[in-house]
Amino acid sequence: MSQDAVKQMKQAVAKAAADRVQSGMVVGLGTGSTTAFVIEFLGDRLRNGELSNIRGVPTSFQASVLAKQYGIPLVTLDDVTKIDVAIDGADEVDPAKNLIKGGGAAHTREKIVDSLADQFLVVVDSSKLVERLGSTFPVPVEVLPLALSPVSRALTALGGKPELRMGVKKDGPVITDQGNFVLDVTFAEIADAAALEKTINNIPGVLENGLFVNVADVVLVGELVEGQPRVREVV
Ligand SMILES: O=C[C@H](O)[C@H](O)[C@H](O)COP(=O)(O)O
Repeated sequence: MSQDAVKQMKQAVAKAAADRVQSGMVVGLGTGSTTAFVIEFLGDRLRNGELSNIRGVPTSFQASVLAKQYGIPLVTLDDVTKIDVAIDGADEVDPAKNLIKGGGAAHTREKIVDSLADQFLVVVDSSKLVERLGSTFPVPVEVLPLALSPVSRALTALGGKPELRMGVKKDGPVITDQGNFVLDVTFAEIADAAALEKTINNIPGVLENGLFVNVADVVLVGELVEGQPRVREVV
């Protein structure tokens, strides 16, 4: 599929999600290329007066920068007791709306914000839909640097193949917004994603992993039908 086709799907689903936000809402702002469009469309709606008084809770440095660029006032988790809706992307979505996230190394903060929201709305293009989690994307695991070796061994003992994520345009490993490393862990098969999510998080030195089981409420999918962008909801 061409880059332009994927962009059209991402923009269509991002617009549909941004259109669901109402004035006065506290909105969790996800990370990635799809949510970048969501933030842009929210900014458009604020600017043209369709929307007012929203506040954003960013899930990453990227989300903060974009929100400031598009005029969305930001708050922290210390400032609000309620997030009305969180809008975030995903790297894989299974038929039960379970996810793998963290392709942008933001899954730790994303899981905090997305889990707190009254509604967690996922925005993906159709290439992200899979029958089984782990079939196209490894499980990202954020790890404290000092625990890299023992955590790698523990993940290998679980049947995974951990690989330290390396930077692009940077020598050395990717460093998360929290100052940690990311291991991308490939599993031959993930039979029980809920159990694996908990087991990985139980390894000392692991901050969070990218399996999001039973967190998503709504999944919107952007797709191209006969060349035209369309959005549907996973039911
Ligand atoms: O860490 C990054 C996030 O989990 C993203 O939401 C995920 O990687 C999807 O990003 P994109 O919309 O760019 O495919």
